[in-house]
Amino acid sequence: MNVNYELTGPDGAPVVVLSNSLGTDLTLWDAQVPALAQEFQVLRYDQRGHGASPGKPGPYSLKQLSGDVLALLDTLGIRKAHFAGVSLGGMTGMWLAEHAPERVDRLALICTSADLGPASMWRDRAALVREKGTAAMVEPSLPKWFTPELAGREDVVAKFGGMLAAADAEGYAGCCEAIADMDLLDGLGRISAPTLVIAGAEDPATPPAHAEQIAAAVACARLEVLSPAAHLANAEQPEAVNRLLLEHFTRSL
Ligand SMILES: O=C(O)CCC(=O)CC(=O)O
Repeated sequence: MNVNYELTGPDGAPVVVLSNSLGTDLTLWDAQVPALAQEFQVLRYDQRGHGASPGKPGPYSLKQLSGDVLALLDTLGIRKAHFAGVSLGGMTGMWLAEHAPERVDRLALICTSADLGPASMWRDRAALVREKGTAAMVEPSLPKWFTPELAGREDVVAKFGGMLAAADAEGYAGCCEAIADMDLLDGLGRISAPTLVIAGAEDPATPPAHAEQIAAAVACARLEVLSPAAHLANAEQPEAVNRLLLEHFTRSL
């Protein structure tokens, strides 16, 4: 499946792939690209059914979402890259680091989880969105994505609410089903990529306990908890996240 992407930064520099969360698109990373592109080629893409990537009838699996990334890397002739993902993007990153370790250099997992049940909640949400569209998710999502000060700000509502309302209903639902069926916990111990795990202290969707669980199970992991930050911590705390990502992707081991 061909996904929409954007590649920014100096030719020949190491590549950092940026993977978006459920209901967002590649512009989720607007505050990261200028900082990362000083040192890296930044490859951001839209998860299927999000932004300008076409949706296909769901359900999807993390294997399929990860296959989209591998196909993109193959198309661009990129053998190995650093990878950063928010939530669903982080789940995609964990799947890749376990199953295609030769393609993942260092991993950064932002506000994500290896076990985000109950599955029935994700299936119910998929059904709701197939019936009512993604616009029905805007009101319940924004207070999870941002702490109260930001969640009500006009520009934030316009950008992130607009992104979510524009997501393809089938694409969003298919991604919900990928989360419902995900099976990442047992594989965490097989991840060998040096891993930075970032949590938002005020994230109600993937609270810091989920990040602690990942950091405890991955052999070479480091945990950072940011505050104030909810689920889209990279958008709420861009300077802190940029500093952590640059440090993680450049430090010598
Ligand atoms: O909308 C939510 O409840 C959070 C969604 C989630 O955790 C998956 C994602 O943001 O990619």
